[in-house]
Amino acid sequence: MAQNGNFCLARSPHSTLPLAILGGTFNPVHVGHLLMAETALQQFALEQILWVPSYCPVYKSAPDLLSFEHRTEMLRRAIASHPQFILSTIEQTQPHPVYAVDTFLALQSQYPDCSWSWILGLDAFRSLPRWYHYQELVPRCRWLVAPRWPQADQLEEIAEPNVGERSSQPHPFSLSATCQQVAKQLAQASINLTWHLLDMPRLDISSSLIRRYCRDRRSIRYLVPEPVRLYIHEHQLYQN
Ligand SMILES: Nc1ncnc2c1ncn2[C@@H]1O[C@H](COP(=O)(O)OP(=O)(O)OP(=O)(O)O)[C@@H](O)[C@H]1O
Ligand SMILES: O=C(O)c1ccc[n+]([C@@H]2O[C@H](COP(=O)([O-])O)[C@@H](O)[C@H]2O)c1
Repeated sequence: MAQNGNFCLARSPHSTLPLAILGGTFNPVHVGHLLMAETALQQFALEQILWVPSYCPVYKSAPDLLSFEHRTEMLRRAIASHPQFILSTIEQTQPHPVYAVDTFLALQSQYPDCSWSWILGLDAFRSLPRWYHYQELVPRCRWLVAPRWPQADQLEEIAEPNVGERSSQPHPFSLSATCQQVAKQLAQASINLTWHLLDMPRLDISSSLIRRYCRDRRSIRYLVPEPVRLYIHEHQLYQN
């Protein structure tokens, strides 16, 4: 296990190209996603980030899941101005159901001679020991974890009295202790996990929140990139 908060880790001239995957449902993409990608890019001197929208997420049920086309189009517009952000629609062409390990192996053959990181939020990281064939995936990537407040129903599970980074809250918890628990769980299965915390503020923003604001006819300006807000408005998305 490794952890540090260094910025721009030096790259030797002989090292492989450092790429990262940021997978998600992106229903819709929001500024939390963009901040985690930008932080990872800078903190770990990544060459590019591949944004990989899930075609049909089997592990996530959202009654208001938009079509792949809508979610991908919003993502395309959100990252268009960033030269190091690349959209990959690879999951559209893979046999179903698509799991992260399949996506990773497909991308690895598409981009040979690269070193790989996977960017994800703390909630997704905590579920890593339950991912399909995680034994094959975990050791092949470096895991870059964006801090995120746990959902109310998860607080009891991970609360650590006396460790509080948010001590005024009823269930304080430590980000790094939570990550270490995941590493420990995987170590028990003899799986080596390399993880780092992203050095960014926690943004209490989620796609569910954006969808709720749209349903409630509240403004989503500054919560999503402007082209995404305009696209949602133009197509009257998430209204019901
Ligand atoms: N505000 C955030 N802070 C840190 N990580 C985030 C944040 N929002 C999303 N992520 C992470 O980005 C990845 C893709 O997330 P996803 O597209 O499912 O968005 P979401 O906001 O979690 O969606 P939903 O609210 O519908 O569950 C996941 O690893 C998730 O943990
Ligand atoms: O492969 C799995 O079993 C698996 C289970 C849960 C999540 N994932 C991956 O986690 C990423 C974020 O997923 P989500 O549900 O937060 O949108 C996405 O790239 C998924 O492929 C993968």
